[in-house]
Amino acid sequence: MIAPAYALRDGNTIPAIGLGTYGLDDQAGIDAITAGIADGYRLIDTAFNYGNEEAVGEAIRRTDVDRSDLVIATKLPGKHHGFDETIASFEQSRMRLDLDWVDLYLIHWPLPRLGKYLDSWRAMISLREKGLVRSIGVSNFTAEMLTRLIDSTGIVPVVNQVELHPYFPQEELRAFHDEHDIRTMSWSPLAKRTELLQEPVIAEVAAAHGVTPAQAVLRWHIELEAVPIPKSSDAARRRENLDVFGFTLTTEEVDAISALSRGRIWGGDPDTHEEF
Ligand SMILES: NC(=O)C1=CN([C@@H]2O[C@H](COP(=O)(O)OP(=O)(O)OC[C@H]3O[C@@H](n4cnc5c(N)ncnc54)[C@H](OP(=O)(O)O)[C@@H]3O)[C@@H](O)[C@H]2O)C=CC1
Ligand SMILES: O=C(O)C(=O)[C@@H](O)[C@H](O)C(=O)CO
Repeated sequence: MIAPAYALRDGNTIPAIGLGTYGLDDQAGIDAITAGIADGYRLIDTAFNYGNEEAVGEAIRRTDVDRSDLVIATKLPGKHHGFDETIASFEQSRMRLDLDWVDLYLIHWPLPRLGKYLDSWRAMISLREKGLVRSIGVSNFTAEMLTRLIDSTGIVPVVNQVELHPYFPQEELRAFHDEHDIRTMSWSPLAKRTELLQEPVIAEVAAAHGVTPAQAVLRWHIELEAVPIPKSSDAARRRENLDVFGFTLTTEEVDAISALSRGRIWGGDPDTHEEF
C-alpha cells in the first residue's frame, strides 16, 4: 500500500501518512523501519534527539526503494539553536543518516525563552538554498511564531508538525495553516495509545466501516488533510495503520470524533516547553 501524496507550497510532495520512529532504535528499530518501507511507508519521521538517525540511515541503505521516492524528515534539537549551530547540527544529522540530502528539516521546538529560532530559520533557508535540504519547516510553532518567521524572512515553513489527535484537534492552528498553505503534520496521532482507542465514538465509527479503532482515528487525520505519523514497533500494526485509504468518514463522523476535544494532554506547550 503506497499512500497518496500532497503537494507542498515549495513544489515538493509529502505522503499523506508517515512512520513515526521515536523509540525505534538499535537492531529492532532498523528492522522495523526497513519493514515499514517495504510495506509502503515513504515518509519517515526522525529527529537528532531520538538518537536513531543512524538506524534510519541503515534502514534506507537496506531498502531497494529508490531514494527519491522516500521523504526523510529530521529535526533540529533545542541545544543547537542559532545560525552556525544549526548548520553544524544539520551536518551531524546528515552524516548520521548517511544521506546526500534531507527531504524535510524541521525546528523541533521553538524554545522562545532562548530566543534563537529565527537565527535557526535563517540557517535552514541557507541549507535549502545549498540543496542540502529539499523542504524546510517547523514543529510545535504557534501562529504567532509562524507569523514572526514569515514577516522576518518572507519564507513560509512548508509544514508545522504539532500535537494533534481527537483529544486535541487544533482547529484554530489548522485554520491558520490553511490560510498560509502550511501542511499540518500530526504527532502522537493515536494519542500514544491512551484510552482514545477505547472511546465509544471511535468504536462506533470503526464498526460502521469494518476497521480497527486505530484505523478510524488515522482516517480522521486524513479527512482533516493533516499528515499523521503513527509509530508502531509491531509489523501488523504498522500495516494496519497504513491501510486507511480504502474508506472515508462522513462529515458527521469526523465531527463526532472531533467532539472528543479536551486540549493538550502532555503539557508540551510551545510557549514554555524546553527541549534541548
Ligand atoms: N515533533 C514532536 O515534538 C513530536 C514528534 N513525535 C513523532 O510522532 C510519532 C508518533 O507519536 P508517538 O508519541 O509515538 O505516539 P502514537 O500516537 O503514534 O502512538 C504510539 C503508540 O500507539 C501504539 N500503536 C501504534 N499503532 C497501533 C494500532 N494500530 N493499534 C493499537 N496501538 C497502536 C504503539 O504501540 P506499539 O509500538 O506496541 O505498536 C505505541 O504505544 C513519534 O514516533 C515521533 O516520530 C512524537 C512526539 C513529539
Ligand atoms: O519528538 C518527540 O518525540 C518528543 O518527545 C519531543 O517532545 C522531544 O523529544 C522532547 O521534547 C523531549 O523532551
